[in-house]
Amino acid sequence: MININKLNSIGWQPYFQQQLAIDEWSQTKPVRVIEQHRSQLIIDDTEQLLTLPITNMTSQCVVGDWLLLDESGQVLRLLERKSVFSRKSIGNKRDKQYIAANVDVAFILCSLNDDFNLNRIERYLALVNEAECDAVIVLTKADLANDSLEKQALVQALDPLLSVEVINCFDDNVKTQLAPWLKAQTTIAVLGSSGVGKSTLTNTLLGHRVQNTNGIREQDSKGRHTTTSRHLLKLDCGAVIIDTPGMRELQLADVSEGIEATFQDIENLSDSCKFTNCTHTNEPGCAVIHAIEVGDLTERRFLNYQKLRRENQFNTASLHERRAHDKSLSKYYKRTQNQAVKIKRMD
Ligand SMILES: Nc1nc2c(ncn2[C@@H]2O[C@H](COP(=O)(O)OP(=O)(O)OP(=O)(O)O)[C@@H](O)[C@H]2O)c(=O)[nH]1
Ligand SMILES: [Zn+2]
Repeated sequence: MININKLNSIGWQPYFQQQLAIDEWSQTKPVRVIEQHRSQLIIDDTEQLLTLPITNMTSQCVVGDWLLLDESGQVLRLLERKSVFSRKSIGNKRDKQYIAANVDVAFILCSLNDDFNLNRIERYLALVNEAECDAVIVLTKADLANDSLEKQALVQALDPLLSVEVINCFDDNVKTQLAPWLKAQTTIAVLGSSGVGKSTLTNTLLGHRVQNTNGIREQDSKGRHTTTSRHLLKLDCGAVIIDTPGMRELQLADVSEGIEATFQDIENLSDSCKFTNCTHTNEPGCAVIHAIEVGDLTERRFLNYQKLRRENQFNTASLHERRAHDKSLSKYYKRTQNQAVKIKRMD
């Protein structure tokens, strides 16, 4: 029988529970993917951590996913996701790469030193808004900066409703500061470029406990973690946290709604332009150009909006092209297979 309290401790929610039929409640076991490696998944069944080989059924799984297992431990299905983060695969691959699933709150980390970058924050926001998760901008390394408040104000100016926190990742006070989001059954993802303090923050939230993945490391065939792994860790407050590895490159794809939500101010201004197809370059009566001229909108934000839109359009088109190509290829295979069967029958 499923122990609901134990399931809750790894982020179970009514959204997943309602996907189970009554008899499944007694005959199956929901498990959560807590790490992914090249050939296997590490899952938490609330009692212990287990490994599952990656098969066709689980090839699209990502950390945070819920799987339903039968009594013999076979995968029955992947439960419908509440949210998922994905990006375009690195390099020339026309593919989507999942980052994490079933996230409720995303901490978007950006450091207050030389790496401070509003464009990058907007890029991450597009991803998080597309998944319809709550976003918290967490500005790290406050102890190394003497202009934290100015930078916090710059981020807040992106959106007056945005939550923006300034922290030192080593400081124990972060637990109190971030407490409003660290609720039981909540899954938090920690996102941000390499070196911004994701692991340091995670460790502070964990209370400097050694991350409880050592047992698994020994089972890893190479005896070490691959850099592609992502971890899901339980906090004392009942929230679970996903520490993603630093992303050198976050190419957006399939996030048009996320971009619209992130740049709602520009979208609204566009509605007031004199021409409905205004390109906001030199048209008379352009509300966007006017807003930049009077200082209501920064040119930086407008240029980044255009850049992210172009990038998203390009990558989304190439994903669709690939999907269409795969579809027509599979149709071709099916057709030739059917013909082969027919020819066989005629023999
Ligand atoms: N002074 C100071 N140093 C910090 C803070 N947060 C992180 N660091 C340091 O910054 C470096 C990078 O921190 P990590 O926590 O490893 O960064 P990360 O985001 O996990 O990096 P990746 O694992 O590459 O994705 C380490 O040397 C940390 O000690 C902070 O708030 N203040
Ligand atoms: Zn315009």
